[in-house]
Amino acid sequence: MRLTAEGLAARRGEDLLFSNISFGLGRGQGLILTGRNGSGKSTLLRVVAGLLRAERGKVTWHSGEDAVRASEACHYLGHRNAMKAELSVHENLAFWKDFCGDLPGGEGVPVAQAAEQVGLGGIAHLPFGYLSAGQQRRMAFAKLLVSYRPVWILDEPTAALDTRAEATFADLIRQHLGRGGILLAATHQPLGIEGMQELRMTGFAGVAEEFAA
Ligand SMILES: Nc1ncnc2c1ncn2[C@@H]1O[C@H](COP(=O)(O)OP(=O)(O)OP(=O)(O)O)[C@@H](O)[C@H]1O
Repeated sequence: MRLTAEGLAARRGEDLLFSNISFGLGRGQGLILTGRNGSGKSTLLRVVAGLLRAERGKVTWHSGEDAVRASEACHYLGHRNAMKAELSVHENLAFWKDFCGDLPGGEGVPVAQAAEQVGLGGIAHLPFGYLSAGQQRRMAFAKLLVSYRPVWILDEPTAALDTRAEATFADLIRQHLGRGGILLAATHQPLGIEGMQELRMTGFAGVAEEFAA
């Protein structure tokens, strides 16, 4: 899998948040977005994931010579966990496993195993809404494990986590990269993963477009 971003620019409201952002990521590579609140990290992740339209530039995904759609190539974990509060953890993960399926080249793990891997195997029968904020984040991470996608796009993945869970996430990300996966993540806290590239977002928020261009 190869992810390429060329000359990306994005606008929120009247403001051009960033322009001319280009990068390429191949097997086993990761890029960490850093920068102050409002600098455009989440916006860039959403543009790359195909959830927001770019003002300029393009994102392409290739598996070998074949072009692949973003929805087939990546998992996107945003600030929200994308789980139904009234369904059990197991039901939520089973839904995502069924809905996403696997992209050729890999296979998701069974739901029970994913719950174990994020350290919460014993409570998968509980409604998701009963879990603490950190437990909910762990379970949202398990969604990445139940279906295979070569690219993980993660927005503040370790928010609300204790240090043990941070270490668990770092291990799972390392395993993903070790299997040839790709990581694009925004974070304020270091993820503790070696060898990542960093893109520091400066952001033009609040500056009129003519000044930003
Ligand atoms: N729908 C919208 N309309 C107008 N402005 C928006 C909209 N959504 C976000 N913004 C603005 O875009 C800017 C960038 O937001 P974004 O969420 O990308 O920043 P961020 O770097 O991820 O911030 P944080 O570190 O706080 O998560 C902010 O100034 C925000 O107020």
